[in-house]
Amino acid sequence: MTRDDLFNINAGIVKGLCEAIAKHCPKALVNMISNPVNSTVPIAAEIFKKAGTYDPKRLFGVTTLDVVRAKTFYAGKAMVPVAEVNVPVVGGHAGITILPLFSQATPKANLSDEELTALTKRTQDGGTEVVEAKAGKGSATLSMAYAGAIFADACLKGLNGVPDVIECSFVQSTVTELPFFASKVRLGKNGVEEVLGLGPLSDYEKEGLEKLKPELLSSIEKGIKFATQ
Ligand SMILES: NC(=O)c1ccc[n+]([C@@H]2O[C@H](COP(=O)([O-])OP(=O)(O)OC[C@H]3O[C@@H](n4cnc5c(N)ncnc54)[C@H](O)[C@@H]3O)[C@@H](O)[C@H]2O)c1
Ligand SMILES: O=C(O)C[C@H](O)C(=O)O
Repeated sequence: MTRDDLFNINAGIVKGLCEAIAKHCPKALVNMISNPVNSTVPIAAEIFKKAGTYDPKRLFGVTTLDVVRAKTFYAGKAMVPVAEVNVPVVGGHAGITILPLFSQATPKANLSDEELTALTKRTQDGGTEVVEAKAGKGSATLSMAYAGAIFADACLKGLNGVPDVIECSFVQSTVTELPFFASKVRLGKNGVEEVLGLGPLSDYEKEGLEKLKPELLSSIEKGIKFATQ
């Protein structure tokens, strides 16, 4: 089962939950974990628009697990402590739409193109690897809980006025021509304070970016169509 196979079940669940959020806690910061995130975030946006409560600063697709995976795999290859590693992951949360920017990874490591390609693929396939290993018994749970806690904590820090809280998230965006896109986001008292740009990309990452756009757009449009029909 892929994240897109989950659409038929989860689209309706997300719709119902978002209608309830709009009614009972319209000012909540919504951290959307349910898959396919590339579609469920646009669904949520449309449901909130219908209810007159949409605030793009308060709706987040949780892509932190992609960052956790990219950091972990990079640390292993670069032989550096994972706690010191930073890797932005942009795009979306499924297959090739997950684009780790290892050219911006810190600390710097001298990895070959082959190693970087393998790390990218491992990050993109990390969720599928777990889903297949669990053979119908669910998806990543502990690592998702960890990633969800990191992101929720970052949102709370932002709300509490802690400065310079930055995490990657799938949000309404003008970073590319796509209406939603994951990139680094500065979090603050209103949720999203600033959607940060991509920074300099390697040729391999530029190629990955162009490849992911049609797939990501089609998932976004699928979500919008479901919520507006
Ligand atoms: N964003 C990410 O990085 C990420 C990572 C892991 C899992 N996920 C997604 O998180 C979701 C949950 O995954 P899981 O492996 O924990 O699944 P799971 O099947 O173990 O758990 C789903 C839970 O949702 C409950 N549920 C079903 N219908 C509901 C409804 N209408 N209202 C409220 N609750 C309902 C079920 O009873 C069950 O407890 C999936 O969509 C999965 O793809 C996302
Ligand atoms: O891959 C999945 O379907 C589950 C989740 O999105 C994950 O990244 O582990």
